Amino acid sequence: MSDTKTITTVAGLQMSGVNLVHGDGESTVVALADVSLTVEPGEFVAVVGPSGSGKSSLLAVAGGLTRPDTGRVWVGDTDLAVVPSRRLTELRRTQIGFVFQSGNLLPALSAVDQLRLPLALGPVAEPRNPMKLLADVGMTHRAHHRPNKLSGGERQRIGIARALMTRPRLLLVDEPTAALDRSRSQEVVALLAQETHEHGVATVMVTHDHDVLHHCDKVYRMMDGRLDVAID
Ligand SMILES: Nc1ncnc2c1ncn2[C@@H]1O[C@H](COP(=O)(O)OP(=O)(O)OP(=O)(O)O)[C@@H](O)[C@H]1O
Repeated sequence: MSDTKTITTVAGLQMSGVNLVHGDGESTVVALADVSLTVEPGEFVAVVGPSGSGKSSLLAVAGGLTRPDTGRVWVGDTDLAVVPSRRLTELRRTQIGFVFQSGNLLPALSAVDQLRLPLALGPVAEPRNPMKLLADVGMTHRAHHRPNKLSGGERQRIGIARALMTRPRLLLVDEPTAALDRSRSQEVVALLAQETHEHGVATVMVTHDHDVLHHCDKVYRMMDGRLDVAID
């Protein structure tokens, strides 16, 4: 018997031959067509493409919110196609972070309490420290402010920090700069790049904003459900 160990590296996200069709009968739409994508830990990937090309569908499948019709999706070493639904819920809570267009913060909670929220929903192995993470995203001075006292860029920083509290393996980011001006957009995407690289997260960001793509390690383009490398 050989004593050579097989070393396998586990990607943050691996999608292979994924197909997804919406609707049925005559009104079907191909949202994802044979999509394969690997995002390594610490890699920041952008997906651009016209409206309706399948970008949101890609995030929904990667995040275990929508099951593909065919193809495989792994988050770390977990195969989303076979994982029981209870474990999938757990995986989404602890290993996948979601960042939405405008932060999606709860109006009644202060900034620091928004960060504590993921820890209140169930056990987390090695959570980040909320006050330290607030400092990392440059928001210590707003710790006790509610969302209505924060700017759009500040809300987005809190949304990013909240998504990182559980040290997710995969971060899925949907149009993070949609509500921001040019310079706030640069700051927010630079923050995503920094967190991705420093904490070894695999990050997928859907965006229409071509001015922020220089922060990304790889850019993919979606067109009619197909995914191609646009810029390496
Ligand atoms: N639940 C659904 N039922 C039927 N068709 C859908 C559904 N969700 C999306 N689609 C269709 O699937 C295709 C891909 O949609 P998707 O939302 O993934 O595109 P997108 O690139 O994210 O668009 P946008 O940039 O406008 O958000 C579109 O043609 C859309 O109309």
